[in-house]
Formats: sequence, C-alpha cells, structure tokens
Amino acid sequence: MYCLTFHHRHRGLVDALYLPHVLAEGRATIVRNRQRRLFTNNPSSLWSGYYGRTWSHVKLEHPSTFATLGMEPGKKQSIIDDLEMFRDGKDYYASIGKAWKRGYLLFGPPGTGKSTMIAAMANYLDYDIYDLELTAVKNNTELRRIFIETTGKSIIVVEDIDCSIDLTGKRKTKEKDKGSKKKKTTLPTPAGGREDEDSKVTLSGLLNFIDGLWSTCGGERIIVFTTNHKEKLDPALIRRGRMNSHIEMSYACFESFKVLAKNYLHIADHELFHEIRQLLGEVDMSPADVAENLMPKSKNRDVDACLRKLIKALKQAKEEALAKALVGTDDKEETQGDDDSNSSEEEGHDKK
Ligand SMILES: Nc1ncnc2c1ncn2[C@@H]1O[C@H](COP(=O)(O)OP(=O)(O)OP(=O)(O)O)[C@@H](O)[C@H]1O
Repeated sequence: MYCLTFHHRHRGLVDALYLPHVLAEGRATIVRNRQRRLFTNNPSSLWSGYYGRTWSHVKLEHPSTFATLGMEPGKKQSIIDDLEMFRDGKDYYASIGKAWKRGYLLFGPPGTGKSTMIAAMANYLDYDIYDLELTAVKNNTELRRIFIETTGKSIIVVEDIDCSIDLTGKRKTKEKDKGSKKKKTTLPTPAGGREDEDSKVTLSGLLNFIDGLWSTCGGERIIVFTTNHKEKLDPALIRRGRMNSHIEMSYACFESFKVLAKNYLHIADHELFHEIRQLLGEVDMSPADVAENLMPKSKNRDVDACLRKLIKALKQAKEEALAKALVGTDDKEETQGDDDSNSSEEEGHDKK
C-alpha cells in the first residue's frame, strides 16, 4: 500500500491529473509486461474433459515490427495512425454507439507480408493473436463458442479466407479446390437450408461472428482476414463497416527494398541501389523473394554479393516476364491467324 501526502491546495490537481495518470501508466505497464500469446483453435473433440480447451496457445515471439516491415512509408504511417486511433478509442466508440472493434482485410499476392503485418500489428498494440482455423470448425454453434472464449486486446485472424470456406454465394457439393492451399469447407449461403445450418459453418454464421455477437462480448478486438484473391470474396463479408480497412500488400517497391536492405544488410545506401530501383520499377517481385536474395549466405556479410544476387534475380524475372508476354502475343496472333484462315475458308466455301 502506498500513501500519498500533499498540501490540500493541490487536491484538485492530484484528483484530476496525477492519480488518473498514475493509474493509466500502471495499466500500460501491466500490458507491456504481460507475455503475449498466439492461440490456435482445437477441434471440438478436444474441448471436453479435464484438460479440454477450445484454444491452445504458445508464447507469441514473432520479431516483426513496423520498423522492419517493408512498405511504402505513407501507407505504413496511415495504418499505424489507424491502429492508434482504435487502441485509444474506447470512449469514442462508446460515444458513437459502436462496439469497440475493427476489421482489416489484407489482400495481395503470396509473400507480400500479410502474416508479417499481423505480427507487426500485434507487437505494436501488445495484443494476443487468435489464429482461427475455420476448416477445423464444424458449424455455427462451434464458431460462436470459439469466439466467446477469446479475450479482449486481441487480434482474431482468419488467413486465406477464400481457401478456408466457400463464399461464392452458391451451394456446392464437396469438392477439392486444386489451386487452393487449404481444403475448402463447403458452405451454404445465408439462405441455406436448416440441415446445412446445423452441420456447417455458414456465411451468415461468419457474419454473425463478426458483428452480431461482437457487441455482446466486450470490446478491443481486431479481426483480420487475409486473402490472395479479394475478388473471390462475398461483398457482404468485406463491406465497409465489417472490414473497415482494406489494405493492399503489394510487390516490392524501392521504399520497401530499402527497409529490407537495412534489416538484412544494415545499409541505408549503396552504389547499386540506383540499378535496383530501376529494376523494381519494371519487375514484380514479392518482398519475400527480395528478402531471400538479400539474405547473406555466410557470417561475414558480403553486401556487394547480396545486392548483385538480387540484381541477377530481378533481371531473370524481367526476362521471364518478357518471354511470357511474347508467348502471349504469339498465341494471340496464332489464334487470330486461325480465325483468319477459318474465315477465309468459310469465305471460300461461300464462294464455292
Ligand atoms: N513487406 C514485407 N516486409 C518485410 N518482410 C517481408 C515482407 N513481405 C514478406 N516478407 C518476408 O517474407 C516472408 C513471407 O512473408 P509473409 O508470410 O508475411 O507473406 P504473406 O503475404 O503472408 O504470404 P502468403 O500469402 O503466402 O501467406 C516473411 O517471413 C518475411 O520475412
């Protein structure tokens, strides 16, 4: 127990400013010092019994931060501002009558940093991460229970949402999506029949999960969906208000390369940067590929060799893209040629 002594004429100052400041700092310190966790949902067969749990967790020790995330600086800053606004917005959300939650849709090609961004968000906010594997959830009832057992100050993540469930709006039979990383769970739409609703996770179940129940579960939760194919998602799922912010993670630009060069090679400038800047303007390469090329192969980091390796890879990618484009043009011409010969043949027939 602490005793605070002060002159009575400072009473107003102490009540209005000093004590709230001490309390806020104390809470912030507790949050800063708490061990953050990465949760994954268990299949429902493991929920009952003495050790039964809906979620299992490990320590969250991902080192990614916004400082090490390669991204156009203005865009990065606006995401940080948005997160800060959310974290400090308890009273604001209450004043506008909205649940204290925010949804982010991260979309872009593989290896552009979607998972890395989630880790950076969690580290920035000091939040836990709940990695929700939808394919392990049998139906809406399970989804509800899983959600209720999440805590505040957390980011709930559904990665590759287009691969996890079928959100095309059509009822489908079980099928394997050959191009997808994950096996799809077949889903009926909100209009789906009762038997399906009892045995499957539905789009409406997922929508409830996002906004309906949310309001009853206390606040300070962020939900993040990631996808490589934004166009495949049902508009209802990603409409503004549900997914408040749509963030495109794109191929490496010169600015993101500079962050990676600083991370991997500890350099801020180099005579080869000019050439790399030019090539990055011409070639699409994911930050993951750029990072892989920049990674030194031995302890005595040879900066020149790493940068030249990247230049070589960029040139190769450029040649491949050119070759592909040429094949595309040839194919087109061939088809056109076929069409032409067909039409002349037809004309010939007509003439006959
Ligand atoms: N923007 C970035 N900044 C820094 N590192 C990045 C970035 N993008 C990718 N990386 C590096 O590439 C690796 C793979 O990236 P990550 O898993 O975040 O990509 P992703 O977009 O989630 O890919 P996928 O769509 O295949 O899941 C990361 O471990 C990280 O080292």
